[in-house]
Amino acid sequence: MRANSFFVTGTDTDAGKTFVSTLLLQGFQSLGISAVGAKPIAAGAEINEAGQLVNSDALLLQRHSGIALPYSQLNPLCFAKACAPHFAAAELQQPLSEAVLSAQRQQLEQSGAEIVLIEGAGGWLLPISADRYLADWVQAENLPVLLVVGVKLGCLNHAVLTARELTRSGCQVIGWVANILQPEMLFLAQNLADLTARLPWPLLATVPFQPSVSEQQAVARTLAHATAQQLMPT
Ligand SMILES: Nc1ncnc2c1ncn2[C@@H]1O[C@H](COP(=O)(O)OP(=O)(O)OP(=O)(O)O)[C@@H](O)[C@H]1O
Ligand SMILES: C[C@H](N)[C@H](N)CCCCCC(=O)O
Ligand SMILES: [Mg+2]
Repeated sequence: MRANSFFVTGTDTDAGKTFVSTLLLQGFQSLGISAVGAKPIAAGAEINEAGQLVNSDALLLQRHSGIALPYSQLNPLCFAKACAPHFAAAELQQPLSEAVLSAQRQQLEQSGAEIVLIEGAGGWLLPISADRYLADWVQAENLPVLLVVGVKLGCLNHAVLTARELTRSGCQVIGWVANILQPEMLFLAQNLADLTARLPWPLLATVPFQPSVSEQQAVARTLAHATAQQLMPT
């Protein structure tokens, strides 16, 4: 069996891609769907007890995956410095190779999982070289995309810019998630309505700020159900 993969992008770094991805993985598990989460390119990492460079996003995705896989399969390109990853890669003369990304995807799709969640880094137009973006690889791979909007002041501009570029890419967009980062934001309900009117894809779920356990469980199931329906239509 070959898994269905999809790519999680966000309106910016810290939009909540990992937060939403771990909810999605929990939701898949509660629906009885085996899923793995991967972070192909990670910048910002520490040496663990085994002497291995590890990134906290990749570790969270590993912990919430339904299939246990070695760290290097989930995060082949890992850099210590918390920066735009192509700078860290250039400093070490280790290119962010699209061939490595494609090989990782293939391997994960043959891991026995039904769904492979691939988290990006930063926003949609993350540079991976002088003239390529991670978005170009996603487009070349024909990966469906899920957009996480970090709902805070400034998100309208970030979301619409991202949407325009996603549309231009021709990528299939599964939908978007409203991830509330500033619950005290003025006109929060109006911002959500405005995003809903401007984004041409379905709102799959709204993730509250610091959701309670029961809120997490509910949103995880809703999100996972909607995503699985798009990826594995019956
Ligand atoms: N709904 C939320 N409620 C409370 N905290 C949140 C929420 N969403 C995200 N956060 C927190 O905000 C921070 C940034 O979120 P997260 O790490 O998921 O962003 P990201 O988009 O994955 O960033 P990166 O580009 O580094 O991968 C984290 O500390 C996370 O726990
Ligand atoms: C280090 C950080 N947490 C992310 N993983 C990488 C963010 C890269 C942003 C690049 C940019 O768009 O300027
Ligand atoms: Mg992340």
